[in-house]
Amino acid sequence: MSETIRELISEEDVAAKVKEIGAQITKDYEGKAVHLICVLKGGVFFTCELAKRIEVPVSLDFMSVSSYGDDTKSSGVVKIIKDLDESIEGKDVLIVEDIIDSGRTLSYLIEVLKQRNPASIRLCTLLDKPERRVKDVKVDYVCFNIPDEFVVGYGLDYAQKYRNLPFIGVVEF
Ligand SMILES: O=P(O)(O)OC[C@H]1O[C@H](OP(=O)(O)OP(=O)(O)O)[C@H](O)[C@@H]1O
Ligand code: HPA
Repeated sequence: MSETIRELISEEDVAAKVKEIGAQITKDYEGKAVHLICVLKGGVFFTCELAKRIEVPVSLDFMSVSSYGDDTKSSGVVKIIKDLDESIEGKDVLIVEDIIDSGRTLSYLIEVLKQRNPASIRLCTLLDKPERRVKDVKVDYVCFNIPDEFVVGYGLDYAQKYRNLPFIGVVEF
């Protein structure tokens, strides 16, 4: 069975919103440096675009956490596939994600990172599906709230496909 993709958020709308959120982050971190933690793989496209829109000093690190595998449903078990390269002690950390769905991945990640004594820790996501939440997560920056549909593009995949779409689309099976 093959799926089709229906556009939900255009490339232009994503670009405009990323610029706006970047400007907000620049304002909020004035006089500081921000340490972006990109959550692989999905967060990579958003992190690159967002970093270019932040005008305070930015450093970057990457972490890979997986709970979905190739499925459209979370397994409920979060695994660290790749840990950070550097210590975050004393840093102003901003986690950058592509999507918050059940909240399981991020609530786990935030707990793990808090124990490493950053100066602060905030969360920025491209997409949020608030209706699907099973674990509470405080989200500081959200580009778009979306309905409960499985989405792809701009880093998000279905069975590792469609990450390279420049827009956000809904998978129709
Ligand atoms: O709020 P949740 O229900 O936990 O879902 C959100 C997580 O699911 C996706 O990751 P995935 O495990 O698919 O890995 P990927 O980014 O490598 O595709 C996404 O990038 C988030 O990390
Ligand atoms: O809607 C989604 N699409 C892709 N990956 C995801 N991980 C959680 N929700 C989603």
